[in-house]
Amino acid sequence: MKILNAAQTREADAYTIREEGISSTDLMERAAKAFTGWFENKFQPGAEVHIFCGPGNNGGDGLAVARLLHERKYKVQPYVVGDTSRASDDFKVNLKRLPPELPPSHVEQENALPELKGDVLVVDALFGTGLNRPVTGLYGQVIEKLNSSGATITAIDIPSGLFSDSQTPEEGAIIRATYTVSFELPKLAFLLPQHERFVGSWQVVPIGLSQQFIAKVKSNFYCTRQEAIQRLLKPRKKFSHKGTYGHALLLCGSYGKMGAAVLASRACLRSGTGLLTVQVPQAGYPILQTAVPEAMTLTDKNRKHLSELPPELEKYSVVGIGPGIGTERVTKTAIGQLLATSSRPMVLDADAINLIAASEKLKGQLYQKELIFTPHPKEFERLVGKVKNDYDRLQHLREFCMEYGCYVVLKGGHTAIGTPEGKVYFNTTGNPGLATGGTGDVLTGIITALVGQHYTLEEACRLGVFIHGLAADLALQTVGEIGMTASDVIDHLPKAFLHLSQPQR
Ligand SMILES: NC(=O)C1=CN([C@@H]2O[C@H](COP(=O)(O)OP(=O)(O)OC[C@H]3O[C@@H](n4cnc5c(N)ncnc54)[C@H](O)[C@@H]3O)[C@@H](O)[C@H]2O)[C@@H](O)CC1
Ligand SMILES: [K+]
Repeated sequence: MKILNAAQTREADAYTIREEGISSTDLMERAAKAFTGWFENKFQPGAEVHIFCGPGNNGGDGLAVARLLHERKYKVQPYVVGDTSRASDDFKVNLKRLPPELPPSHVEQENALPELKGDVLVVDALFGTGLNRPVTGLYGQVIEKLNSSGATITAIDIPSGLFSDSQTPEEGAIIRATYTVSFELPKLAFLLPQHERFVGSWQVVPIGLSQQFIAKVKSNFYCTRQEAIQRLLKPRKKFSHKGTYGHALLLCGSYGKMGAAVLASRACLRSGTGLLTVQVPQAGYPILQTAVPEAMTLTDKNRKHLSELPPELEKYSVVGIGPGIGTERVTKTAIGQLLATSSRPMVLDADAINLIAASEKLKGQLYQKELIFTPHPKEFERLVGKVKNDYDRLQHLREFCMEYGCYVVLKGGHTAIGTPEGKVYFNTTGNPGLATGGTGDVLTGIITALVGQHYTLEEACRLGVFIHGLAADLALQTVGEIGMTASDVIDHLPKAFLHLSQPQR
């Protein structure tokens, strides 16, 4: 699913209106109906709903929603905030359409606002994608008052005051919504962790915007949907054998962190690798052989740390390196040798990233290779330097991928996958249960297995991240978020693959 910026969203609205030969008021009515449909599923009729409308089309939506919810027996109170003498045409049309028994309250100063109780519902229709400056003055005061009321706030399209595709200036007030119901496509702002407290839980409702326009318009940002992932999944062939599905090599573990090697190995095997060889320091030999009998185990000459590469590196289809390896000098040397000698695609995680980040020499060896990095935000900052905010992080992500021609899987609530073309794919599966040690090792194992099975690097990243999150979502149903461990995620990988390979209703 493509993510459009505010200007492109306006163009999509205008294109749809032209193409379908409808009026903009008709499109607004569709949007209001879509929102109302969502609202009815969430909240019972009879509830007290206070709807705050600004001067633009977002306010117009709010007025249309007020009328529709009133028809559906909610106790509605619309408010028109500020000077609306220059309000948009569709706002004015919908103001006139309010039935006589539903007169709006005019809020021209802050003290004209009623005291709202915490148990009422608020609909925020002050500003949408037409916001062009930070919200201050009366609108800012209204936003602050709504935020401190304790009421459940549902934002129409986007929380008022939040810029949809760029950093919101600090001085601007922003609605803190419990729910945000957006039209057709998500906004970039929803996918960034810094906005969680404003956006709350977000959903998208379709309003029939032109798919032709959306397909044509250029964007660097995408949200991954299940249908797209299902199309990537390759079924197994009847006459295939273990050689068909790649021979993965994992270089993982150190003394005290052999669990990382076990987790990555088990995840790799549960993600369909044909063969798996794991190289661990000597101390890990009995652990690996016992915990993961399906894997072949090689041992390093060093007892505690990785210090050398296995012979015949080229016989492996992919190399995954990093989980639990530590940052010893000998390990750094081995990574340098790997980058210098292997022509195979590589998945680099954890301390492999930290070692590379700390060495200009290793960084210089990254060019002209097939590489996937899987950092969490702190590891990413070690690679690219301190970032100012989430937009800045995205910009660094794109620049790093374009510079080195690599993929970066930047882990988070909506994991962002950067590509060498400067595109970013946001993932849509997963839950906070994943915020526990070892789940990153699992992801490395999954992506390594997929690259070995001849998925392109981009496919392996997108499918890998999606399936990792999906396994966690399936685990959620039995173990919940708090009790979830990395092993639970591995245990649910088969179900997740099964789920993806079955046609969805
Ligand atoms: N264009 C269309 O056909 C549709 C638009 N829709 C709704 O329309 C919204 C976009 O509407 P608009 O483009 O009219 O924009 P908004 O409703 O977001 O508001 C724009 C108005 O607010 C003023 N404004 C902007 N920032 C301000 C600030 N910080 N303080 C005070 N005033 C400020 C602008 O000067 C303008 O008058 C969408 O978010 C969506 O809710 C939907 O009805 C779907 C169809
Ligand atoms: K809004």
